[in-house]
Amino acid sequence: MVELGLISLRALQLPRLLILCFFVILGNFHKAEARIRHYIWEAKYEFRSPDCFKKLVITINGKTPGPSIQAQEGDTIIVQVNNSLVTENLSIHWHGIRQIGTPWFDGTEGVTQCPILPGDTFIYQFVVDRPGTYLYHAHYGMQREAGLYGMMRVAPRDPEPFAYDLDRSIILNDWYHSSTYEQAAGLSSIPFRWVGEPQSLLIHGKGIFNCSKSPSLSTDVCDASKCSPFVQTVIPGKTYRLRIASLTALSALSFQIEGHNMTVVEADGHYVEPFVVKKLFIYSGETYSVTVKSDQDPSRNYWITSNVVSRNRSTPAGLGMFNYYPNHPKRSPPTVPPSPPAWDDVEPRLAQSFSIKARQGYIHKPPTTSDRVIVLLNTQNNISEYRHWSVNNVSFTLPHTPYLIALKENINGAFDSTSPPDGYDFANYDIFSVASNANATSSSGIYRLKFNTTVDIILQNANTMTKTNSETHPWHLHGHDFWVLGYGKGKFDVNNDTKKYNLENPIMKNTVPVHPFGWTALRFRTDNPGVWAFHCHIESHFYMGMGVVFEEGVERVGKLPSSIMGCGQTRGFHGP
Ligand SMILES: O=C1O[C@H]([C@@H](O)CO)C(O)=C1O
Repeated sequence: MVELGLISLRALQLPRLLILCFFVILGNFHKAEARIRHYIWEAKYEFRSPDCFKKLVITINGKTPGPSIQAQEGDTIIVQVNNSLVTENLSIHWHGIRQIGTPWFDGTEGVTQCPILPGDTFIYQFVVDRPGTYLYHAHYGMQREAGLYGMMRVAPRDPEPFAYDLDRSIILNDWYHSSTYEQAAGLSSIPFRWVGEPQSLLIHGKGIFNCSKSPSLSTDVCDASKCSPFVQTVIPGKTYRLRIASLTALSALSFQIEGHNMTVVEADGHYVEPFVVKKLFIYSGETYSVTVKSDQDPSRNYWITSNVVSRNRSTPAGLGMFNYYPNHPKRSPPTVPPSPPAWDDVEPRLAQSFSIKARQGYIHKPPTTSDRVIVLLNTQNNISEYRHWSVNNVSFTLPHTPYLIALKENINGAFDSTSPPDGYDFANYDIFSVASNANATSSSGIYRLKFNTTVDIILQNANTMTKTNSETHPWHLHGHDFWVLGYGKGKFDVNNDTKKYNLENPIMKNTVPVHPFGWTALRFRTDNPGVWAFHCHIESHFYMGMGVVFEEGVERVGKLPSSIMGCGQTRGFHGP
């Protein structure tokens, strides 16, 4: 057809301009169709100084944060990953993408695929079926912390329900100067060596570590001229959509732009009934869109800050510049950076959690009842003198043969066959005290969920092994969005707390915090055949066992690609 059209146009000898117009129209017509977006990425270690301190980081095509993926709802994303890490395995998780029909490309090493070996190439291919703000990051060991992460923006086919002039992305992170290897080895040592608080906070890959405070470091290692704060330049009078995401290793954060309100409009790819904040609390694995008007005094710049909350912070604030054009981007604001919220005040954080509701006109109603309730008690434990985190007293360990392959191909003995329990000893366990017996067991057992049913998860927080201490844990579910039915303080009460569930307009998310000494209730449908991780997004906590795995409808999963195989009992396995 196109060729015929071309011939006839030529035959008519229409001017070139007309032919060009024809192709522009044709091009626009094609834009409405789903597209295939192809990326070729090389992951490798390079020396970088994101906060002035030089260390080895993992870059993608020379960048950390890596390149942004920008697509439209319904597009197919193909990413060819070349692992040039030389001595290290790799896998990349597409955080928030449900992988409907492609559970093998979720990128979770040990769950959905074997690792990508050094020198190997792996091709991920999946559909971005929903608009919104998503992330990608390494999902092998504690590799995410080395800097392999980036953003995915998926534009909708329909107009957005809010207006803005410009769209910008900001990924927040915390940053350690020790390597992921040192950290991982410390966590699995006797005596236990905790990773400690991060050395700095990064705003979209930029932070400032004060080299003069560590005079023993040579200028080759720490050089104040090698880093600069993040700058967001804005044109006065415009409305900006800022996509703010957190991929911290440990820290819960409070984010603010001095003198500016932020209207929250999206969370984890779902439209939110708009609400205004001065400080946005954000936990690792969450994404938000806020709209901000550049309507303040345009003759100066303003501070952008991120601060640690929920831990007794020793990490200095992350500082950036909200730069009103045409002021110089490096001109410091005439003010001191705004003060952070009290680190140990849970109330404003709980209040924000309660404020998030699905936007009118975009409400997906949850089923009113569930078929199964699983309560997950979050505890810190000892197992043979090693420090762990557990749920229901079981600390999770990854098997060598990925679950998806083991289950789909009926490979026996690949993981522990006993499922972890659906609850804990409600009557006797005191969540407000250090456990009298902090011993736990470790297991690679998983939850087998009946396909096409409704499951409730109650995350129950508790005291850690330190007196009067309970931490915030952001839990992330792969392959699904869940409804957030409620949050509460203290011990979840099955008889009364369920009555307070929001069944009218709950937000759907893929990552949610359980607040200190509190509980969070979630509901989801087991409608995505596959094997899916659900875990604390704090890198060291998942490494120490704070996670579970759900299987649903694995018999409905299509033929597995051989590219995900090659490890454990899948070695040399080419399928039936
Ligand atoms: O796993 C952890 O260990 C430390 C602390 O409990 C012991 O040093 C901490 O804050 C964690 O989150």
